[in-house]
Order: sequence, then C-alpha cells, then structure tokens
Amino acid sequence: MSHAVTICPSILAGDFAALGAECRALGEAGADWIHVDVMDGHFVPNITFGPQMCAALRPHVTGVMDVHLMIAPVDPYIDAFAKAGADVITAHLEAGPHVHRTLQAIRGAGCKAGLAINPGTGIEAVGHLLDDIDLLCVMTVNPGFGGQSLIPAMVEKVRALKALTAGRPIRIQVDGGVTLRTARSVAAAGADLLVAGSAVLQGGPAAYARNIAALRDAALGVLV
Ligand SMILES: O=C(CO)[C@H](O)[C@H](O)COP(=O)(O)O
Ligand SMILES: [Fe+2]
Repeated sequence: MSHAVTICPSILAGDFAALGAECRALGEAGADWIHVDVMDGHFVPNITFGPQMCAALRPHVTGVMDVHLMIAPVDPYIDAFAKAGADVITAHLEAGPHVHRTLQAIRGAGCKAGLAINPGTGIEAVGHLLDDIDLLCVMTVNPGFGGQSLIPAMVEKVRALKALTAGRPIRIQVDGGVTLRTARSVAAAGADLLVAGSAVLQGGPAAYARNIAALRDAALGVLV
C-alpha cells in the first residue's frame, strides 16, 4: 500500500565548501529533515564531519537535524553531537558491544535514538532493542560512500522489520541508493523516511524542490 514518506536529503552529496547554504536551500526546497553523515575513517573507510560542523550547520537547518554516526566508539561523542543540536542521533548496531547502553545514552542526552543496521546484519539482532529506539535505519548500501546502488535484498528486510516493529512508535528509515527507480519499492515495503543524497542534490540548488517532489511522487507510485 502507498503512503506519504518523508525525504531526508543527505548533505554528503552537497558542496562541502558551502554546507550552510546547502542546508538552507534544501529547507526552502521543502526538506523537513537534513541527514548528516558522520564518518570516522575507522568504522567506515571515509572521513566527513564532526560535532563542530553539526553545531555550525544547526542555525541553517530549519527542520530535523538527523545525525547518522558511522563511528566507533560512539559513546564518548554522544553529548557533543547532542549539544551541537542534533534532534536524532543514529548509531550503528555494529559499532560496539554495548549498543543498548548507547541508545539509552542518546535518549538521556535529550535526542531521539536511532539504530542503524548494515546490510549483512540480520533482523533478529534488533529484537531486544525495540523499546529503546525511535528510528530504525536500514542501510540499503554498505556505509561509507554516497552514490552507491541499493542492494535489492534489502527491500525484503525492510518489509520484515516493518512487521517486527508493528504497533510500536518506531519509524523505519532507509539509507543508500534511494532514487526515482528504487523509492517505490522501499516505500511499499514500509519505509517511512527515505534518505537521499545524490538523487536530491543532483543538478544543484535550483533542482532541489523538483527532485524532492519527484522522489515523494515516486514513493507513492505516481509516474514521474
Ligand atoms: O549513510 C550514507 C552512506 O554511508 C548516506 O546517507 C547515503 O549513502 C546517501 O547517499 P546516496 O543517496 O547518494 O546513496
Ligand atoms: Fe547516512
């Protein structure tokens, strides 16, 4: 069944010399969330932003600042990202042995707690964590880089996780390879939030509103 989704543009695909302006342009183009990909060169083979960048961007984000931590360890940095203005902090299940403690620390810092799972992680791993998460981020690519192709097997995983979380106030987010061609399948499988970097930011600021609207329509099954 089709339902309206929230598009979460990832500034990973933006102009790194002008990220404040990118966040403003995305907000003006109708983005309710801004997804910030934090990578440490250790948990993933790429390095991007830290809490200082999030704090600098915060005044330029009108909606939800959604911080995706691809770092290990996570716990020493939670307070810094919360103080930087994150609304949602998402940590990876694979980032350490004490993810339950991490999720509680995120809520304790006043943020919504997100849990991300890599493509190779089974859904049974999240079963005991459902009371402690507000958002479940299903990685539909291997984390570390934008512009990859969505792994088709992840669509069934989204469907299974939607069933597992039924009746709970948990939003399902998909991250990686969301395009006009793939948005419909993940939305139909139950995703509520679609992260999209390349698909939204391609064409520059003049194209953002059109790209966001096209992705929303594609998720609903409207031909675009
Ligand atoms: O977490 C991520 C990569 O690890 C990014 O959020 C994701 O890849 C978005 O980029 P794109 O839409 O271009 O795939
Ligand atoms: Fe991400």
